[in-house]
Amino acid sequence: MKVIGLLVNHTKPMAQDVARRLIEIIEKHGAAARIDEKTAETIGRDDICLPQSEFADHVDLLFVLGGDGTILGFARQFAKTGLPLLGINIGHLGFLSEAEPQDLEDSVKRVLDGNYCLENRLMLEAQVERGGQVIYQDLIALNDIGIVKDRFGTMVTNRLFVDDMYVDQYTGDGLLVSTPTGSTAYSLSCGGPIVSPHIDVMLITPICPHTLHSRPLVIAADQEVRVEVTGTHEEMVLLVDGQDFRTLENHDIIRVKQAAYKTKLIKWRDREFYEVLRRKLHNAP
Ligand SMILES: NC(=O)c1ccc[n+]([C@@H]2O[C@H](COP(=O)([O-])OP(=O)(O)OC[C@H]3O[C@@H](n4cnc5c(N)ncnc54)[C@H](O)[C@@H]3O)[C@@H](O)[C@H]2O)c1
Ligand SMILES: Nc1ncnc2c1ncn2[C@@H]1O[C@H](COP(=O)(O)OP(=O)(O)OP(=O)(O)O)[C@@H](O)[C@H]1O
Repeated sequence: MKVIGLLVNHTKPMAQDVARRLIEIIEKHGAAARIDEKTAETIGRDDICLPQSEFADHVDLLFVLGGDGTILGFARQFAKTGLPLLGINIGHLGFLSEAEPQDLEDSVKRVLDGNYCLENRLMLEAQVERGGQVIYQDLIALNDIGIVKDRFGTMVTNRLFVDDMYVDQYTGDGLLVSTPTGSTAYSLSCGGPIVSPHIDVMLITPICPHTLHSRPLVIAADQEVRVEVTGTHEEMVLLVDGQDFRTLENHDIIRVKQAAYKTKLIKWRDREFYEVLRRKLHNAP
């Protein structure tokens, strides 16, 4: 029997109702659901309650109830488990989600029939060195690692090396190292190219560079990015998917490479990325 773990963003007013309906449908089709303590208490289903830390050993796949931010958070939390993940959009844009709350019956049937494709999305792994010591490591991102100034109206200078070869120095709001998934997020706003999620590359995009010549770079996924950071105001941070952060100091060294694991996103049809682009980022049918 297939077991589906439900990952719920509790800040979404619709989340509990969608979870309740999903569980009914999953059980009607002869499969089982597992939910965290808070959801179990709210909807009165203690019998299927399981701590999220035990999902990896007891569920076959994950349904994520939220928007893009929720998917990013749970993708990082469950990165090492290799569990496939289906986004059910109860957020705003839902670029990374495949299902909508009005399609729950169809979505459950497809998943239980195995009628879907898996997209393996590259993730990044970053570490920070200070004075020759590694001070932060295992920082995993699905979208992007940002090395940015932390105060409106100041600048940061990033010296960029790829595989120990000096590339350039970027002064401005910062530098993003993005995955193909992240190419449609912050990097897009900074003039970066849209990268198909079906190729494994890393993207380096300057954020508001104060030069005439700085351009985004696409490098191979097996290369290592090294950034040396300085800021006259010394207020700089490393951002992980825009959600998690670490404070940086002058001369910190940030290394970014592809992570050892990937996020497996459930998609109904293979290679439908361009349709999602048109629909979600261009408002086109
Ligand atoms: N100026 C900008 O465009 C800007 C600034 C900061 C952060 N971001 C992005 O926001 C991401 C975090 O997302 P969040 O939802 O937690 O924050 P958030 O709620 O502030 O949302 C940012 C927006 O980006 C969208 N988004 C997130 N990931 C996406 C992706 N891979 N493709 C297309 N759209 C995407 C979200 O749906 C939302 O509309 C960061 O990884 C960063 O890339 C963008
Ligand atoms: N697992 C989680 N549990 C609780 N809150 C979360 C979780 N993941 C994200 N959040 C918070 O929920 C809020 C909104 O989440 P999310 O980004 O998924 O929705 P959205 O902004 O409505 O959708 P979208 O990003 O698709 O436009 C954010 O403040 C985010 O930090």
